[in-house]
Order: sequence, then structure tokens, then C-alpha cells
Amino acid sequence: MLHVRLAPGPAPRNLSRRWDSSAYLHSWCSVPCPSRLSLSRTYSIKSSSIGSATGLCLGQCCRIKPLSCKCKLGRSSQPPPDSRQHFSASSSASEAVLTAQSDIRKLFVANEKIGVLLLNLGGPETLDDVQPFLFNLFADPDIIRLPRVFRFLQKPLAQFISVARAPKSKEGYASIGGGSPLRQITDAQGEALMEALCGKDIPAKVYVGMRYWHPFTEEAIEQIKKDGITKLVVLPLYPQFSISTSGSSLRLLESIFSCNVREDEYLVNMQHTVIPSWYQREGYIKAMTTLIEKELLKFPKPQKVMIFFSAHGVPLAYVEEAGDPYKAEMEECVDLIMEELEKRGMANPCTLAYQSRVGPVEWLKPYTDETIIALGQRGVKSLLAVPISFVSEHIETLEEIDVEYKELALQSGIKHWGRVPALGCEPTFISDLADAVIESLPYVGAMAVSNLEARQSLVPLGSVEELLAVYDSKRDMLPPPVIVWEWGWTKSAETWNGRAAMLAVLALLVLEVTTGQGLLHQWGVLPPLP
Ligand SMILES: C=CC1=C(C)c2cc3[nH]c(cc4nc(cc5[nH]c(cc1n2)c(C)c5CCC(=O)O)C(CCC(=O)O)=C4C)c(C)c3C=C
Ligand SMILES: [Fe+2]
Repeated sequence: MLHVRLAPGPAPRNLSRRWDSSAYLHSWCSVPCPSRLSLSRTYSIKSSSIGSATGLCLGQCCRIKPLSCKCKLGRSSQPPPDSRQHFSASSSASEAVLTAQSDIRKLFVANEKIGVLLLNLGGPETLDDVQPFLFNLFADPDIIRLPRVFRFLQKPLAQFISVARAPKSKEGYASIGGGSPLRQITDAQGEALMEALCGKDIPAKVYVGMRYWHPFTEEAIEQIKKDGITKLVVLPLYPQFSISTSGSSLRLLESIFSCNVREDEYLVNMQHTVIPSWYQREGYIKAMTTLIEKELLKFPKPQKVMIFFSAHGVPLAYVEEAGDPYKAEMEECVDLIMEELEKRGMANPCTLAYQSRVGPVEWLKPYTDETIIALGQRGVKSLLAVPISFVSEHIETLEEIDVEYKELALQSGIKHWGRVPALGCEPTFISDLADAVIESLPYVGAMAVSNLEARQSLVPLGSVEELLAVYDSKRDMLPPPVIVWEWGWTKSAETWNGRAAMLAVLALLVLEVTTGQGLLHQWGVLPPLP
């Protein structure tokens, strides 16, 4: 097992706004929200008992280039101090921790090679990439959660759904220039983060590891090993934690770590820590608020504008059955931004809704499209859309919000429409990410002394395994993540199962196409027979 340490986060907050998924608008209340586990800590990945994954081609597919930093820092011959003593028991937390951190960070980085691994979703770079990208996405058991007994269906189902969905997705990607801008933007964020770290006297290399497209997380890890990184901070680029995003990426990482234990000891010995979510960080909240403020001022009557937060949805069962903290974190995030806006003298009304649902199951509500229509009917005339679950422009901002929802809003009687840009490389935001990395450094590789310390400390201890278990009660029932889809005649039994299942799915498809009856017709993927 690898080192386990959680870094401190702000104390849990009592928020004054109550969100109700059946209502479109927030209401004010004096009842504090139920407390929940604060995720503003860092965790580390342990080589767990997750089964080995198949078909990984780390060496060959490694095309990743680390973003490089030109800054130089004097090397100290002193050994790094024991960060635990400086950071474990203080109760007024953040400020004291920060001061101590700036005192020791130069010593701490001495003789270390620090790496930051940015985790992100990835997106197809060309239209030809769309179907295989979708395959990787739907083959992820954190995206389509089949019970373990049906695990053999995961890949055939992914193949089937990706082929069925590809034409619609391709249209979307074609309309935003023929591919996703995600890789470019994430690389730029990595560069900016590295410069910001440099400016704060932390020379570090930043790596990008995508979940479903290049550069894959496996490639990033290969490069990290080649570069001999000794301390790694893992930073998912999703402000709020969801099983389906950060959770999935961390689960994959965990399986890479456990998979590689047998081959080399590098990953076992590499000290690391994970920042699972960071939506409540001051810099992020302030950067978002500033962007909103700027856009509000473009409206003829800024004070009359409804601020419309639109988050990517997740299936309702993730939150209600598995325990995904996504919704709670999203609501808290919106509350924090609204509080900051109020501090700046703006008292606009706001709404939170969820977009981009896929498939036949119920997703988090209210849905963005229905909410826009309802707001129009209620006489709202000015709407400012704020994409809240992601920090880069992507297909769902550039196409879904800017085109589809804008059109819907105008049709629904909204007269003035605006959209807040994604954060991208906004300097306050990047600087805050750099601070998050720096604040987590003392916890890289720090070990728990005892369970008692874990329970009493403001810096509780845990592992990604525990984190995922806390937020995902169904996790044990899921198969390990699919790393790479292998076509062809391999010897593994899984492939045989897959082939058999694929034949079955194919037979179902033929039946469905010929009879006009079945799930795909119900879901609207196939049109009804004439
Ligand atoms: C916080 C962000 C995201 C969550 C939560 C999320 C969950 C989720 N997504 C799908 C299905 C699809 N997502 C797709 C694209 C996509 N998703 C996110 C972010 C979250 N997804 C981003 C940033 C992107 C875009 C990447 C890009 O190329 O620009 C797609 C592909 C696009 C399409 O065909 O619509 C699918 C499909 C599910 C099922 C899910 C939760 C279970
Ligand atoms: Fe998505």
C-alpha cells in the first residue's frame, strides 16, 4: 500500500441556501445544510486488491511530452523536514498551515522531483476519433454501471452504444470545428500551472492524463516514471467530485498502480497525494465570481439577470443509491459563488440545473432544457448561463449551451442571453491551483501514525480506496476499469466472453432493426419503422 495522507481543507460550512431538485429556483432558509464529509483533503492511491487490467500498452503508446519548466531553485543538502509535525494537529487550520508551508516549501522541494498529474476526461481530436472515444467512455464501468455478473457485457455494449451514438456526436463535434478543444486547453492549463508553480518557487513538471482519449493516463504515468518523479500530486481538473469523473480517473490510476506492482517497484515507492475536489477554494470561487460579474455588466439591466448555473448531470442513482457527493458539492459551490457575488454588492436571483443527459435512466433534476422553458414561462427576460462543472470550453459549452440552449431560451421568451466563459487559463484560477498543489506537498507520502491520529487530526488520513468507498456504496459490485479495448483473437477468456456477448448483442440488434421493437426504439436511438 502506498502512503496515505489527507491535507486540510476549510471547515465544513453551514450554508443558507436550500436546493430542491424539484424546484427551479433556490430558496433561502435558516436551516443549516446537513454536514457532509469535506473532500477538500488530499488522498493517496494505494496498490489495492483491484484485479489486474488487460491490454495496456504503456511503452508503445507513449507520446506524451511533459510540460517543462525553466525555473531554477537552489538545492539544499538538508533532508526534507518531517511535514507531519508541522501540519497535523493545528485547529485554526488554513492560515497557520499556509505560513508554515511557505517557510518549509523551499526545503521540502530540495532533492525532490515534483510532478503534478492533471486528470481530465479527454476528447476526440478528429471526427474519426469520435466513435473510439465514445467506446472508451461507455466501456468505463463508472459510466455504465453494470452489476458484476454482467461485466462480460461491458465492452460489447460500449461498442454497440458508441456506434449508435457516433453520428449524433460527430455532428456536434463537426459544429465546433471538427474535434474537442480539450487537449489543447488542458495542455495550456498545464503550462500555466507550471509557470505559476515556478513563480512560487516550486519547480515541478506537469503531466496531463486523460481518461478516454490521448494523452491517456497510462501514457502520463509512463512518462512520470521515465522522468524519475519522486513526489507526485494528482489533481483532477473537475472542481466537484463525481464517481463518474474524478472517481473514474482515480480508480483507473489505482488499477495502474496495482497492476504495475508486479513489474517494478517505482510506483510503489513514488510518494504521492490526491486532491479529490477543490470547488470550495477561495481562488476558484473568486475567479468564477469575477467572470460572472464581467458578463453581468454586459446586460442592459445587470441586476435583473437570472444567473443560470448549468452543471453536467449524472444519473440520479449515482447520488441517491451509490452516494456520489456530486450534487451536494455542486450546490455548495453555487452557494459559495452567490455569497461572493453578494459580498460584491450583487443580489441577482439564481438557478441550478443539470444538462447533457444520456440514455433512458433518470438523471439529476431539474434538467437544464426544462428549466429554461419554465423560466421563460415565468417571465424571466435575461439569462446568464454559467457552466459550473468543468473548467475548460468543450462540446457541451460550445454546442449544447451556446447553440441549443440559447435557441431554446430565445424561443421561450428570454430576450437577453449571455454565457460565462469557462475558466481556462484565467490567472487567479491557475494561481489558486498552484496554491492547492503547494498546500498538498507536505502531505505527499506522509504516513499515518495511528488510527487515532487519523480520527482526531484536522488532517484526517485515508486512501483513494476509502474515498471511493465512502462516496460509492456500489463500488464493490463493479468490475475493474477497462483500460484498453482489444479487438482481435487474443487468448483471454474475457475476450471469448466478449465475443459471445457481442454476437448476442448483434442478434438483438438485427431483431430490433427487423421488428422495430426493443430498447433502442424505446430510447429513441433508432427511428420507428415506417
Ligand atoms: C463534471 C463533468 C462531467 C460529468 C459528471 C460527466 C458525466 C457523464 N458523461 C456522460 C456521457 C458523455 N459525456 C460526454 C462528453 C463530456 N462529458 C464531460 C464532462 C462530464 N461528464 C465533458 C467535459 C465532455 C466533453 C469532452 C469534449 O470532447 O469536449 C460524451 C460525449 C459527447 C456526446 O456524445 O454528447 C458523452 C456520451 C455520462 C454517461 C456521464 C455520467 C454517467
Ligand atoms: Fe459527460
